[in-house]
Amino acid sequence: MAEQRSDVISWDEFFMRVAFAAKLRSKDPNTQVGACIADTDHRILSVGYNGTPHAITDEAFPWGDSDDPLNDKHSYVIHAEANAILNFRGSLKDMQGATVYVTLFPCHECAKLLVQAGVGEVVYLDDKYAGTMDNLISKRTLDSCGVTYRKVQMPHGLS
Ligand SMILES: O=c1ccn([C@H]2C[C@H](O)[C@@H](COP(=O)(O)O)O2)c(=O)[nH]1
Ligand SMILES: [Zn+2]
Repeated sequence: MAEQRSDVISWDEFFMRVAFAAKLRSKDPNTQVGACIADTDHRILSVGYNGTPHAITDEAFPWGDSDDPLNDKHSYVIHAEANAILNFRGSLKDMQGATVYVTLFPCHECAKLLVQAGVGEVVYLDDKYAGTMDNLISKRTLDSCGVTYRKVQMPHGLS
């Protein structure tokens, strides 16, 4: 009888790899973010990454930081989590209690969107803005709304 495989990746690893693949599509030179939303039956509901509104071309887009909001990328980028919610083609009731896998801890604006979309859990890879005001607001929002969050374990790595 064939031996059973012992190195099968977990659901957490699988969905985080999907989120990681999504972030590879991002044109942001500084921070690429991917998000994958999976339901409680381990089905992928949607995927997104941080990018421009569809009619704005990469060439026309200011991909840098600037004190001038007109020339600052943050004024224009749609966040990975927002794109994942917008890309979802099903009914929002199917997203109740879903888990979002994100390569970067969600900002406070995304935290609000995820709560309102019904997501019940956030699993993140990196929390590089931990301790910033935005990050504290995000965590307070999630805590207040009963959305749990945890850092993913990737025993097989990401390659
Ligand atoms: O919740 C989040 C927070 C940020 N992003 C995106 C938005 C930007 O494209 C980058 C952040 O750029 P920095 O140069 O690190 O400020 O990440 C997101 O998709 N989701
Ligand atoms: Zn965000």
